[in-house]
Amino acid sequence: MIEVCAAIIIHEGRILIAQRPEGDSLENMWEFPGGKIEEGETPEQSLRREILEELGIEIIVGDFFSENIHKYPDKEIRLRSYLCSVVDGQPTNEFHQKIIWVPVAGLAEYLFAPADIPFIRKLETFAIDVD
Ligand SMILES: Nc1nc2c([nH]c(=O)n2[C@H]2C[C@H](O)[C@@H](COP(=O)(O)OP(=O)(O)OP(=O)(O)O)O2)c(=O)[nH]1
Ligand SMILES: [Mg+2]
Repeated sequence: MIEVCAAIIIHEGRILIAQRPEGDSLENMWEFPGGKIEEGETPEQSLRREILEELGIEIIVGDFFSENIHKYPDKEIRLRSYLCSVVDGQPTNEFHQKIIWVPVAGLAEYLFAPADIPFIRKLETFAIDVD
C-alpha cells in the first residue's frame, strides 16, 4: 500500500487543483497537489514538504478531510486529504502541466484521478466557508 497525502488548498472561495504531468502515471488527470509520504514523516510534514516542492509556498495543514483507498491496475494507494490554507505568497507551478483555482461548483468539469472522485463528491456536498 502506497501512502499518499493531498492538499485541498482553499483561498477566497476557490480550491487549487493541478494537472498531472505528461509521461507520469495518470497523465493529464487533475489532482490535489501532494505526494507520497516518506519514511519517518507525518502526513502533515509530508504535505508541507510536497507543497513547497510543487508550488513553492508554505501552507498550514488544517483539518483532515477524507481518506480513500483505491486500487489502480499497478498499485494500491491510501490517499488522505487535508484542508489547507496558504501562509503567504502566490503558488508557482514547479511540477504540473497546469495549476488553477476553481470554485467547488466548477470541480465537476475536470477529469480527476479516480482515487479523488469521493473527495470531489464530498466537497460538493459541503458549503465551504472561507475567508
Ligand atoms: N498527489 C496526489 N497524488 C494522487 C492524487 N490522486 C491520485 O490517485 N494520486 C496518485 C498518483 C500517484 O500514483 C500517487 C502519488 O502521487 P505522486 O505525485 O507522489 O507520485 P508519482 O507521480 O511519483 O507516482 P508514480 O508516477 O511514481 O506512480 O498517488 C491526488 O489527488 N494527489
Ligand atoms: Mg506529487
